[in-house]
Amino acid sequence: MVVPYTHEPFTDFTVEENRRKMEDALKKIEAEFGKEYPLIIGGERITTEDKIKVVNPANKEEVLGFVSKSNKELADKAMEVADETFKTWRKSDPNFRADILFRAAAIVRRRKFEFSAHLVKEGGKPWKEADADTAEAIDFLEYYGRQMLKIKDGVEVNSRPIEHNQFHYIPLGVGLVISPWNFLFAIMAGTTTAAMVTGNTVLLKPASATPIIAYKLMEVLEEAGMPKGVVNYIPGPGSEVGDYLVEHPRTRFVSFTGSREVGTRIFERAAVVQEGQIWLKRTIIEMGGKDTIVVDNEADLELAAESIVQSAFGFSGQKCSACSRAVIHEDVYDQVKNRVIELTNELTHGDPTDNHNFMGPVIDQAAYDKIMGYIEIGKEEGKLVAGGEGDDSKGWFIKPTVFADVDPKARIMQEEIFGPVVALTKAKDFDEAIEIANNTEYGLTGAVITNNREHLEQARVDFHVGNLYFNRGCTAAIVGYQPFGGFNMSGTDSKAGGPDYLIQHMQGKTTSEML
Ligand SMILES: NC(=O)c1ccc[n+]([C@@H]2O[C@H](COP(=O)([O-])OP(=O)(O)OC[C@H]3O[C@@H](n4cnc5c(N)ncnc54)[C@H](O)[C@@H]3O)[C@@H](O)[C@H]2O)c1
Ligand SMILES: N[C@@H](CCC=O)C(=O)O
Repeated sequence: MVVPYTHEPFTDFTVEENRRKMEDALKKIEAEFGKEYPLIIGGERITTEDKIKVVNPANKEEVLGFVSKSNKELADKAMEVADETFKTWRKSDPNFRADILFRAAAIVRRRKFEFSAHLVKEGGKPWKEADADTAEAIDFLEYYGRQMLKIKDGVEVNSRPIEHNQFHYIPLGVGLVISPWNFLFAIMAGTTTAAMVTGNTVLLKPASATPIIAYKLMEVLEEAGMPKGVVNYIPGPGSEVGDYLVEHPRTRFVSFTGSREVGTRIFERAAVVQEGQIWLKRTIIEMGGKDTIVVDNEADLELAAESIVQSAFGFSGQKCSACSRAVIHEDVYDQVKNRVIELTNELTHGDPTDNHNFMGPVIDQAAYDKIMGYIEIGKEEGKLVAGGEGDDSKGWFIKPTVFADVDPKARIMQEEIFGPVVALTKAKDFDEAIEIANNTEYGLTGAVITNNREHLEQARVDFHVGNLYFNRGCTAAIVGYQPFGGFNMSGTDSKAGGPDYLIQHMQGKTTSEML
């Protein structure tokens, strides 16, 4: 029997021993910089001429590695291997599959500082955020292993004296897993292992900015006993490899996490039945957000300001859950606004290798340019009251930025910026605040700060987001505690880290035997 699931505790870096271990780990991983990483197809390491150069976003000169790039031919080879491996893997014992996840979790836990140090460098994550990403990766492994054990024997259905009925979940086939760079470890590991523990084989295409951590997960899964060909590592350009495999007739399902633009493209392309295709592809698609914190007039205003600032600027606002808009009751607007500005100006900002920095860089030049573009738009649409400057000379750094007095329909109030920018707006009462909170095409996370019980109950019903939080910020869902996923253009609401997640990678089979 496995012990009950509890989430992985976060590391307290005020403890001298932990701080030293992290510093040692950061030094240790420097020895790996510049290494080459091959593809892994059927366990075989394949090196290609064409490579992805992976750099530290806080220091563009620091090259972390060169990762082989797959192409259509290699994607085809990976598909053949995954298709063939599925014939045996689908019949493997679910206990065996879950054990691989438990062992993988133990391996990562033992090397936790090393993984977190890597995330500081590859993802530009401050220590606290890197530690949370590693902890969440461990959580996904532990949680999905246990969920598989729960569903392996199916669900009881009724039988009659003359018949014995059974209902089981069976795997789907080859799954294409496409992951984003922001939770480079947790989301990549969670989506990959959910697909494989349910008996599917996987083609893993990580984000091009952060493919090394995915190679490291492959090594961990291999060490944990995963047979060859179950997960195949094929980094490469989304536009080439991604499109090709989404449309491939042997792809049975696509598990995607990323932007609305790419997510909707995948949804459309996967829906087209290709020649030779004998199923309708399943899609699990989690996309962006335009997440709002609502502040009522009967509220703890310090909590409100802290929640806005932490949720807006943690990991430089590069979370789909990040607070990018705050709707504040007019009675307390000025007070909250002023405190948000003060707290924002106190934030430390710089290379995340230094644990004194609360905020690090944004991921790459394209992100930097896009966010700086939105800051220019914001200057037209609202009042710039904090930040607004960027520096891309060494790494891609943007100051935490606050715009006040923004119209709820303004672009910076509607479009996902995915950077350290938050817009504040005023509402005349709570009804109007909820109306504004719901007025985007997204529906991922939201929070309400109020001491008014009726307003909390009103928000519970009317605030239309997949993850709603009361009297706290709107980020940092924990696997198994706050299943995560959004409504509307935030995705298919698959609820990662929740009790229904694995079943989406399976199909129900009924057997009925006459007695
Ligand atoms: N809802 C969630 O759970 C969640 C979690 C994390 C991130 N996100 C969202 O992800 C976005 C940021 O991540 P990103 O910049 O990596 O997103 P992105 O859409 O640019 O890329 C995501 C993945 O898709 C691949 N890709 C790109 N074009 C493709 C194509 N044509 N076909 C197939 N794959 C393709 C990329 O290479 C990458 O691996 C934000 O919008 C954020 O809100 C959502
Ligand atoms: N699950 C994370 C967000 C993932 C998307 O970026 C959170 O709850 O903050």
